Amino acid sequence: MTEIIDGNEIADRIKTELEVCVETLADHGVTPGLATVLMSDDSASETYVNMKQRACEEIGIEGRHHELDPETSSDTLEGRIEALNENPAVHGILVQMPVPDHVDEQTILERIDPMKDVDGFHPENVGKLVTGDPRLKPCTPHGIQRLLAETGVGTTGKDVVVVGRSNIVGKPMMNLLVQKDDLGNATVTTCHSRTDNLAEKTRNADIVIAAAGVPELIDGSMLSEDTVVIDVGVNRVDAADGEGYELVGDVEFESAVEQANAITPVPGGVGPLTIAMLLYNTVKAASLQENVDVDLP
Ligand SMILES: Nc1nc(=O)c2c([nH]1)NC[C@@H]1CN(c3ccc(C(=O)N[C@@H](CCC(=O)O)C(=O)O)cc3)C=[N+]21
Repeated sequence: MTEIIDGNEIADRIKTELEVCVETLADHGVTPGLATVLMSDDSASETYVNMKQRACEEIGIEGRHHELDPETSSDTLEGRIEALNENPAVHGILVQMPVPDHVDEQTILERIDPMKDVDGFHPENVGKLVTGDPRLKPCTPHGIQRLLAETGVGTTGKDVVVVGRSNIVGKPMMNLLVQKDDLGNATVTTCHSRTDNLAEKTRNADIVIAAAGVPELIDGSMLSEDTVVIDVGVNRVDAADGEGYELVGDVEFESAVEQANAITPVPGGVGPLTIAMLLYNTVKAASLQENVDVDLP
């Protein structure tokens, strides 16, 4: 029987443990604060930011949401980030991606104080991760590490195929998985749109992490019965009944679930872990900035 991995359950467990850290901070007069910045009318982006704010509330993190008109200049956005950098009540800053075309994403990421960079996208945090001294780990890849550990799959000695080479998932994922630690120690192959014989590579993997941003790219025929499949895709496609949309992953669930050893569903798999690790980073950032030791899960 293929195991369907319950991301919500693992995320809830981590959140419960983070609540204890928030209490420790409170004993020292500190309330962790997360600022989210949204510069988009996109309804998916709005949904995700709302989910992040709600999750903060659940565990006692103070969320502050900033909305900017999509026409706002890059200078104005950068000014807003500067103010958040200087605000001591704000320990974490997240600018929801994507930003509009007239704003350069990399410029924005580099404006965020690296100590407040709860996405882990600032070059300083990327560099620290690659050199084996991670500070704030990118949320989705970190969540996947936790998920693999919590389900007992583990990563040490495993052949992992990462499909996708983005800065937010694929590249940090491959770097985290080769680290010399219990959440790493894997042998990693990173595949992408120019990879020859993708199916051959995924079929030989112990773990496949699908993060290409292509709906249902990976199907059951590309997997072996021993493969653990982690689906990072959150693609909105038109609903079959013509009403609204439905969420599909980068994995074709129906065929993959017949074949694989274990699989994460969409929704209810990686997504909830991403949010839990955002809370984790916010608590960690507060602990570092306020010099209060907490027992992070
Ligand atoms: N600066 C920045 N940081 C991000 O972390 C970031 C971002 N920009 N831009 C967009 C992506 C997307 N993302 C998701 C997080 C959680 C779910 C999630 O929890 N999804 C639910 C379902 C949600 C639904 O029903 O639509 C689930 O999978 O169960 C999805 C998507 C974070 N992102």
